[in-house]
Order: sequence, then structure tokens, then C-alpha cells
Amino acid sequence: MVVAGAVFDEGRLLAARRSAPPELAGRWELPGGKLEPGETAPQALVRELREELGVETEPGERIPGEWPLAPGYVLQVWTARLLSGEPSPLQDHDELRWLARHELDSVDWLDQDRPAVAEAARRFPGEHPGNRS
Ligand SMILES: Nc1nc2c([nH]c(=O)n2[C@H]2C[C@H](O)[C@@H](COP(=O)(O)OP(=O)(O)OP(=O)(O)O)O2)c(=O)[nH]1
Repeated sequence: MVVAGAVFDEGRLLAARRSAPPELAGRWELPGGKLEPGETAPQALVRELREELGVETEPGERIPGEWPLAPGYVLQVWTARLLSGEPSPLQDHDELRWLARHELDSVDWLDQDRPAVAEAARRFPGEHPGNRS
């Protein structure tokens, strides 16, 4: 399983551009990675965000849904709140961008991330559940 974070801060969502492997490089994703043996998804997410971005985060809720990746892998997404640090592209990424809700379409998301990002978009802080469309 691969767990990715919908990291929100100041009403924006963090997007990360992959630098590898070649077939995914240049495309944007929610940062995260594969679970290691014995880890829960939230534990893996906290570890991956620390390794890849150099930040401490607190996992929030799981975003409903599960999206197929390479054979044998599925993507799950959890919201995460930034506790400390400024994200930098330390590993796996070469650019980061904070996107407001109306900017979500401005980057070239990995195909398999599009439905996950659409679900994440419904959870922007300050959005009222009654306003979901
Ligand atoms: N992290 C992440 N990976 C994604 C997303 N969408 C997607 O197809 N993937 C794919 C890319 C990779 O093949 C795989 C995740 O592997 P990774 O390279 O990020 O994870 P990792 O740090 O644990 O990798 P590894 O070097 O240990 O293999 O899932 C996404 O939104 N976030």
C-alpha cells in the first residue's frame, strides 16, 4: 500500500513534483510512500513526510476511497496538518507548490491522483460540508 498526505496549511494544499522514476518524473502528486512492514498508514505517512520534505506532521482523517497504482499497490490518502518545519523537496521531488482550491488544476497531477485530489479538495479547511457539490 502507498499512503499519501493531503497536507493543508493556511487554506492551501501541498503538491509535489516527482523527480523519479523517469515515467513519473515531472508529474505532480500528494507526497507519501510505501508502508514498511509493521507500520500503520498514519505512521508511514508521518515518516515519509519527514524523510521527503523534512517536516513534522499530524495525520488527520482518511479520505474515503482507494485508488489502484502499479500491480499490487493501492493509494490511500490521509489529511495531515503541518506541525513544524518548512517543506523542501529533499527526496523524490524537485518542486513543491502550495495550491489554493481554485489552483488545483494548474499542475499536471499523476492520472491516478486526480480522483484522490478531487476528494481532498472537498476537505479544504473552512469548507462547509453543506456546500459540497
Ligand atoms: N507518494 C506517492 N506515490 C504515488 C502517488 N501516486 C502514485 O501513483 N504513486 C506511485 C509512485 C511510486 O511508484 C509509488 C510510491 O512510491 P514512492 O517512491 O513514493 O515511495 P517510497 O518512498 O516508499 O519508495 P521506495 O524508494 O521505498 O520504493 O506510488 C502519490 O500520490 N504519492
